[in-house]
Amino acid sequence: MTETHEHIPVIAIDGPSGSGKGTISQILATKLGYHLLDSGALYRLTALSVIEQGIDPDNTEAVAKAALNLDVVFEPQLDGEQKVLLNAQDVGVKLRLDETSAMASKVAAIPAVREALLTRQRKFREKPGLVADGRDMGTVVFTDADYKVFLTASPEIRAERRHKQLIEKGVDANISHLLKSIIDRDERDRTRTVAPLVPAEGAFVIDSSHLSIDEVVQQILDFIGFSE
Ligand SMILES: Nc1ncnc2c1ncn2[C@@H]1O[C@H](COP(=O)(O)OP(=O)(O)O)[C@@H](O)[C@H]1O
Ligand SMILES: Nc1ccn([C@H]2C[C@H](O)[C@@H](COP(=O)(O)OP(=O)(O)O)O2)c(=O)n1
Repeated sequence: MTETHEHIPVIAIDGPSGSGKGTISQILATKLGYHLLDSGALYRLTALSVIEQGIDPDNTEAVAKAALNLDVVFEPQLDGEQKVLLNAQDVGVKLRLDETSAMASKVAAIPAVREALLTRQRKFREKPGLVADGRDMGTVVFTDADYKVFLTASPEIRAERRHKQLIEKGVDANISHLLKSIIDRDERDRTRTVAPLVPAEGAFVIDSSHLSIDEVVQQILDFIGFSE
């Protein structure tokens, strides 16, 4: 008997921090009725486990083990947001702390960590389809993605957006500090030897510096040939 493998479509959205990947991916997933993979959250969760368990981040074996053993549940909410539970605890706020972001970028450079998270990420590919948000969705995790988008914006605009986002959440933030941390993190993400942040071959590159969220969403819907 021959097994038939039904094709499950994937839209890969990659790009640097603050380019709008999370926001745009969430809107697309809701519009298309697709599942959503926030792969950055998996790196952040690994970072949080490392911090909370007091693991030495230079001990790559121990960090990879923490990545492999993550006890995590993503609970989609009615507004399209996702609740993230680590060891049954809501860690939504902790995941976005500066300390977690910096550690996430460090653990993401460890090849064994990326390997450990690969299977977990691919499991998100379920019917009727998946919008996958990250840095290497189109280049490594879903090389056969149906559509690949690379979203970018200038570092200054990304720092401004992050600043506004944090202030709105009531979190104190300094724009020049944010800009520096965005530039440092970009550099680390781009120059690492495994899965560096680069557009996938054939990716649709969008510079959202001077585009609204709606304009970006529309460009992607046009690209994938979806009309409402
Ligand atoms: N095209 C855009 N124009 C204006 N603000 C945007 C745009 N895209 C995203 N934003 C805002 O920028 C902030 C960062 O976006 P986010 O989706 O978290 O980026 P990423 O996931 O790439 O780090 C959010 O507050 C979001 O609402
Ligand atoms: N597929 C991915 C997703 C994120 N990462 C890394 C890159 C970032 O430094 C951290 C956190 O990613 P996340 O997308 O949550 O960060 P931003 O919202 O873009 O600031 O993880 C990665 O290496 N590969």
